[in-house]
Amino acid sequence: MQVPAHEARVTARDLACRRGDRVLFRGVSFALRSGGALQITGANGTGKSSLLRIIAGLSRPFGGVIEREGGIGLVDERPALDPEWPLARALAFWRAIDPGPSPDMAMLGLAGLLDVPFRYLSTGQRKRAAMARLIGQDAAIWLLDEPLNGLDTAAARMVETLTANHCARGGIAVVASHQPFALPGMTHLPLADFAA
Ligand SMILES: Nc1ncnc2c1ncn2[C@@H]1O[C@H](COP(=O)(O)OP(=O)(O)OP(=O)(O)O)[C@@H](O)[C@H]1O
Repeated sequence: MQVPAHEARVTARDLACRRGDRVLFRGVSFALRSGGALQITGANGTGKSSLLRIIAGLSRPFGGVIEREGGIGLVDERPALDPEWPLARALAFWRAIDPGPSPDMAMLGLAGLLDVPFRYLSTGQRKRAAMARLIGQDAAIWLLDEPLNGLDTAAARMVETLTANHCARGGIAVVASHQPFALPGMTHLPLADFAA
């Protein structure tokens, strides 16, 4: 990881978010240190993805402050993998740039799909591929937007285990999902409680 895992942190103070002409939430604060995990929960449209984008530094908060130490790895519905390229080539593009370890393609259930164009992959297979890219990034801070969507039961357990292992190594995980996500010691932020 670019920042030693033990130095990773995410601190949010009094965050507010506006989308268009609507303020979605106000007063969101939390602090995550190395090994910490947080699940952002809430119904559709409460602003879970918007909060992840603020944490990632992709959107500016309407109010409050977000501070980060450590690289960001964001997995959302837009995996930055070329849809026209076979999976192996699409991942190799990032392998040439990313500093982390080669992902275990067999464990991810991707070993038999390396010659398949990314656009032909199923929803769950795309999610697995996004996890492969995330592992290669070696980012201290994982931001996972609905990471279990489209995954079968075994793959969902695998993603939970990968995330638990990341935190056990000193990384941080923030999961935005309305589905249960099993991770020991995870804290929860019910975003509806902060609706503006
Ligand atoms: N660029 C934008 N301009 C205006 N409104 C937006 C924009 N992006 C998102 N919104 C609105 O902000 C609200 C929150 O969206 P967001 O995707 O953060 O919610 P969410 O809690 O992640 O929802 P879901 O569970 O459906 O993924 C929604 O009502 C959405 O329509």
